[in-house]
Amino acid sequence: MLLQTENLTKRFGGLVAVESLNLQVREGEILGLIGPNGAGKTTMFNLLTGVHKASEGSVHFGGVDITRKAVHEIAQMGMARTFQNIKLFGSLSVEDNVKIALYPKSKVNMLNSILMTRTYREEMERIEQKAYELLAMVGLESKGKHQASSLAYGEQRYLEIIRALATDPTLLILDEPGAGMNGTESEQLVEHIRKIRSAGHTVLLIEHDMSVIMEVCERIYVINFGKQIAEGTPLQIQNNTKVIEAYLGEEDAEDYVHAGN
Ligand SMILES: Nc1ncnc2c1ncn2[C@@H]1O[C@H](COP(=O)(O)OP(=O)(O)OP(=O)(O)O)[C@@H](O)[C@H]1O
Repeated sequence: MLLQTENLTKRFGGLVAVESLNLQVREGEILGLIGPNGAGKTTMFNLLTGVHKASEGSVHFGGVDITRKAVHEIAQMGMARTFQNIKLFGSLSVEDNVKIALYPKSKVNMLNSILMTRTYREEMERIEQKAYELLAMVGLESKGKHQASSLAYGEQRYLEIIRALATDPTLLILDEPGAGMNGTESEQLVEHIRKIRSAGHTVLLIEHDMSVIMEVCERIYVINFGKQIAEGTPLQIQNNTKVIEAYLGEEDAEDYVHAGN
């Protein structure tokens, strides 16, 4: 198991935002975490990535207990995330946005860069090549020299994903990657997520756009009021009455089921 939470709980004063959640992420899968507004999804992500500290329970990543680890320690262990709000360097080029994310893993040091040694030049070439390989995963390789802020909204979101991927994470956590995308952009998003998994990354995503979730996820957890109410394949989740109730409200759910859906 790549990631595992046990009885993970987060309280904010009297409010239990996440209650005894047991989430398991298998290596190589595309897993979705869904739930109505205020269900606790973002809190859960913040617990996994170390932004919030758990009130109770534990998180293990790659077999290591990360419950009390700091955000940067967890990131160094191979967990990367994107945010609901786009966080790019808008005035820099698309290519530079990716390169900046690649530098921390590079072998160049100050002396090499001042002396412009061969090691430095080779490393710069390697970084450039890697940046374009990553951009090609989301179809942005022809826009490397464009200013990041000039990209269409969906493309900016893809670029953000690529920046997270530049750290070569074992687990990539996507926080509403489809937010604000149009139909074509979300369809492409599904393709991009598949490519990312094929490149060897495990993907966990929170998403409001059900078409994206149902299309791309192999397994889905549904939470409501901080608790798990279902877990299963997209088909199982679509037919689960507890899930339908949570999203539609109980009376509407009965109508929905009676209507033969
Ligand atoms: N820092 C905080 N302090 C107090 N309460 C919080 C805090 N963060 C979240 N909450 C509360 O915890 C509950 C879960 O919120 P959370 O943002 O995790 O839900 P969500 O499923 O991500 O919702 P959405 O889909 O609307 O983003 C909500 O009732 C929210 O008001």
